[in-house]
Amino acid sequence: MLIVLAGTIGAGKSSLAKALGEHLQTDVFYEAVDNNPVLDLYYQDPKKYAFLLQIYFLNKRFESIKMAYREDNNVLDRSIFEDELFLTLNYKNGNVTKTELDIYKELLANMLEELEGMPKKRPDLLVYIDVSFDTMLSRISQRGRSFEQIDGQPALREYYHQVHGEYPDWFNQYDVSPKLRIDGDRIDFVNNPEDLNDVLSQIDNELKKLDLL
Ligand SMILES: Nc1ncnc2c1ncn2[C@@H]1O[C@H](COP(=O)(O)OP(=O)(O)OP(=O)(O)O)[C@@H](O)[C@H]1O
Ligand SMILES: Nc1nc(=O)c2ncn([C@H]3C[C@H](O)[C@@H](CO)O3)c2[nH]1
Repeated sequence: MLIVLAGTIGAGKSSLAKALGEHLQTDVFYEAVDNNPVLDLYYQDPKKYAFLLQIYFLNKRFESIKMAYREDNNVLDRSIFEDELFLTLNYKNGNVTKTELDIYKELLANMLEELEGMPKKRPDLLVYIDVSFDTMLSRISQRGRSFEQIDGQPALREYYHQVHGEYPDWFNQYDVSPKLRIDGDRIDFVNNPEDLNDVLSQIDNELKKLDLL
């Protein structure tokens, strides 16, 4: 089966993807963050680097998807279906032009069309980790990537607020595959083994309902 994780920045996607991969004995495809040559530049100067970052992520995401969709069992850390959310926000904030927006959308549509020709066409399940804005901020701070920290940067805090605010509607309208919402505020699947078992059971139950386990 192919499971994709979704959720705002710092929601816990990578952490849950790792645990889920171990639980289901599958490979995990992580988001391209560690060797990303554009991400820190984007946080320093979103106007200059927004379009390049969107293209970078889209390309890396598509690369992972192509590999993951060829295998039977995989977990993907963040879905390609969230990329447009970031793009649209960048457009609203004046960081990408209308021409860039249109070119990107066309490219994304082309790529999604390619997926229709692959052995597996879409995820079997999307797992959305829902967290409050306060939790999002505290997780970003706890993880400590320097360029993501908001100290003395009200504009970055506002950007996070916007990203967080877009997710509920995004999740409601998502209809590409079955979907499951996890309460990432209440459930500490990182530090509490009982909570982790609780999340894994919720996902197992969903997979059983879908005849995938
Ligand atoms: N449910 C949870 N309970 C407690 N801590 C958590 C939980 N989920 C994640 N964390 C912690 O929050 C931080 C961010 O988690 P993680 O990197 O998994 O988020 P992410 O959704 O992959 O973020 P990004 O979108 O930036 O890639 C990490 O320090 C992680 O240990
Ligand atoms: N602008 C922008 N567009 C994307 O498509 C996108 N995907 C991820 N990210 C940022 C969020 C985290 O800082 C970090 C890890 O998720 O990368 C993105 N940022």
